[in-house]
Amino acid sequence: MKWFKGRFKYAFSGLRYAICDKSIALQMLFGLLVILFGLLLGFTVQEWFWILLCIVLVVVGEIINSCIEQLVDYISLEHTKQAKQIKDMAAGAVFLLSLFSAFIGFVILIQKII
Ligand SMILES: Nc1ncnc2c1ncn2[C@@H]1O[C@H](COP(=O)(O)OP(=O)(O)OP(=O)(O)O)[C@@H](O)[C@H]1O
Repeated sequence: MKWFKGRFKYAFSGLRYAICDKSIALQMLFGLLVILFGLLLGFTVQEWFWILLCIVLVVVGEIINSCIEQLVDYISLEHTKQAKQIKDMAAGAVFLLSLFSAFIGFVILIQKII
């Protein structure tokens, strides 16, 4: 039980660090706005599933991206081609998740408006 509580403590501590990162906080804020929008428009269970999946994917992607950036900087602040590739690839992954989420959001919104 102590071990179990410890895991949660570290996880919440990690989420507190994440909220302090402006890119992650922005994605979380955007996710909250989408949730508010969903409450106003009255999403179906299926629509909520897709919307919440997209929000979680983008926020988790942004957290992993931030961890990779910090890890690279922790190893060395020196500007290298390798460090650039690692950071750019991580940013590319978040971009793909954001594109996917924007597409899902667009499809759901269009359905609601028409
Ligand atoms: N050590 C480095 N060597 C080479 N290029 C780097 C290095 N650090 C950053 N860059 C380049 O600058 C870009 C931005 O890196 P940075 O770490 O500032 O992330 P960021 O996108 O500004 O993140 P955030 O806004 O979340 O802090 C990287 O994608 C990369 O192209």
